[in-house]
Amino acid sequence: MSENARTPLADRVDPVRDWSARRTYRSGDFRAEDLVAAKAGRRVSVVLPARNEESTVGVIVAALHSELVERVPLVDEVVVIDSHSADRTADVARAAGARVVAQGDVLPALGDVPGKGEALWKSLAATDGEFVAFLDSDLRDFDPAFAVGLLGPLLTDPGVVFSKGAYERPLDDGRTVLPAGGGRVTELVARPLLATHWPALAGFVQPLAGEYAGTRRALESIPFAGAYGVDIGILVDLFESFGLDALAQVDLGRRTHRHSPDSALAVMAMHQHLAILSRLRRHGRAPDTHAPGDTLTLHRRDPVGGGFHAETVDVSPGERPPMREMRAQLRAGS
Ligand SMILES: O=c1ccn([C@@H]2O[C@H](COP(=O)(O)OP(=O)(O)O)[C@@H](O)[C@H]2O)c(=O)[nH]1
Ligand SMILES: O=C(O)[C@@H](COP(=O)(O)O)O[C@H]1O[C@H](CO)[C@@H](O)[C@H](O)[C@H]1O
Repeated sequence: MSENARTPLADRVDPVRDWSARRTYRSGDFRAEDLVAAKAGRRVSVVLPARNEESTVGVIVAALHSELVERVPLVDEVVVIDSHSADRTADVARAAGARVVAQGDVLPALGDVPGKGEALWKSLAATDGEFVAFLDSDLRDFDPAFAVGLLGPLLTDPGVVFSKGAYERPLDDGRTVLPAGGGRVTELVARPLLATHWPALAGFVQPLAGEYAGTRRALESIPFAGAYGVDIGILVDLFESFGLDALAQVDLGRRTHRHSPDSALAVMAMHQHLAILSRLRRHGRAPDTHAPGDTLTLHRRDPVGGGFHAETVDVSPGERPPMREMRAQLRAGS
């Protein structure tokens, strides 16, 4: 029996608690002006993956551009990855000051896979910052302090390679905004999955937060899971590669965004399972004996026939290799 196991719970060394105390920051701990000095001439890219976000992307880009490009030159480029939008996302983002890149136009020889993971992976090829911050484009109450806070630990502590947003998550049910309840896939799927397989990451308040930042060197050294598995995949892979103390989280306060319907969350939940299974296998912790399911069948009452209507959707998010390896292959002409 380990020494820890013989020790009363309250007196045990708790690496998660210790990490949380040491590596949880607040966005108010950092000022953009101070970070410009800390940046010391290194470049910072802010990336917004956007699929059909015309109603919110412009406000976010305009706030970033006016506050962190023009007023205080902390951010060197604001890039919106237009992820096959069918609305005016690209025009709105461009008018607000972003450089807009169509996801399919990046590394076209490698094809294009729908999904957020592809948008983020290709953004590494479309940007040049030594530090890269990712922000969702559907945020309702965006504050440039989100970006300042996320960049803070990276620019002030060379031991940190990644920082993740932490916040309260209200749930807007279309009639009222409930003070909590957002993060449904986080609470019902991602947090239990991490508790089961990567308990060292239990200190992350929002393991699926779409707001995070990293060093390019770290981000280009890991694969990117496809679709909505990308966020949990990055967290697990950076932990496995760099260790817990190289990861940080930043309290950004409160975050509200557009909510997807439960049917979309079921697919998102399956992306979490597939990303985790892929990593368990890569680390020899799960048998590679069978191909995981790649479809999800959803059922709803058939109002006409009285029975149930089944709809089966494809859920094969795929995965992209580390961008560093891809660059090497492209240079070698292979
Ligand atoms: O194929 C996709 C799906 C999503 N997104 C973007 O990724 C972010 C998070 O996606 P979403 O809001 O759908 O997820 P949620 O926050 O509801 O879980 C948003 O900026 C989306 O526009 C994207 O770029 N491509
Ligand atoms: O955290 C979650 O459960 C989901 C859904 O949030 P809501 O239940 O709609 O508030 O949202 C996150 O997860 C996605 C998948 O990782 C990320 O891509 C989103 O950025 C993040 O908002």
